[in-house]
Amino acid sequence: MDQSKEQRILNSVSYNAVKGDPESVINCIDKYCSQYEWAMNVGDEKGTILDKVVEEADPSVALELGTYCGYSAIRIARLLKPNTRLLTIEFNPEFASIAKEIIEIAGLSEKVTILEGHSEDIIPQLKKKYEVETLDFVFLDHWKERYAPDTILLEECGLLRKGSILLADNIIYPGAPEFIKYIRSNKRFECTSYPSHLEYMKVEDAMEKAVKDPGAAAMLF
Ligand SMILES: O=C(NCCO)c1cc(-c2ccc(F)cc2)cc(O)c1O
Ligand SMILES: [Mg+2]
Repeated sequence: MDQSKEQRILNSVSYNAVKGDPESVINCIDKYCSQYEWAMNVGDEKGTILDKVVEEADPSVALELGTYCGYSAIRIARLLKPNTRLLTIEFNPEFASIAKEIIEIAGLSEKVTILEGHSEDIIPQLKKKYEVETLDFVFLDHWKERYAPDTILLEECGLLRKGSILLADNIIYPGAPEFIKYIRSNKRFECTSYPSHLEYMKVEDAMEKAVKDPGAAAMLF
């Protein structure tokens, strides 16, 4: 049977990347997806915005919704300090399996836990089953119509604290209008838009950062 695009991305990483070097895995995927086959990785332009927000968050526990091939998990995990971790949720079993191998090649398997299933099923398990108290950083990059309900679910499960930082991909393309409506009208969140472009394309896109109760966090220090 023909290989999938995601399997071909893994082949390219496995053949071209330097084992244990996250930067070389990132560069290999960006090269492959800009030169051969477009794929829905966050990419290097939006990836630089992701990097900056992760550094600002300096998370002990980070959550990603939408692993895909593991590209953004590697971007996030390579910036995490010792004894900190990234949990990433992926519903597609093939994507989860490919991501596991690519994250292994990057040498980041110790820092990244891939949770296979639907976000609405896994989020309520994070506290008890995955020993999460609260999440310092959440990257939303899964089904765009799940951004708003899953943000509400994170709140309902008590997983967000004062100062928790959310970052959402694809605010313009494919777009997440319900999420934008919800988060920008919610007084508990301070929102910032980061204009950019769709990965590997000249099409406009943007990322949205939302900080929970920022003032309260600031007053604590
Ligand atoms: O659906 C997406 N992610 C969740 C997957 O489970 C997604 C899609 C696209 C995209 C697709 C088709 C097109 F024509 C343009 C963009 C881009 C992205 O960055 C994405 O994250
Ligand atoms: Mg995306």
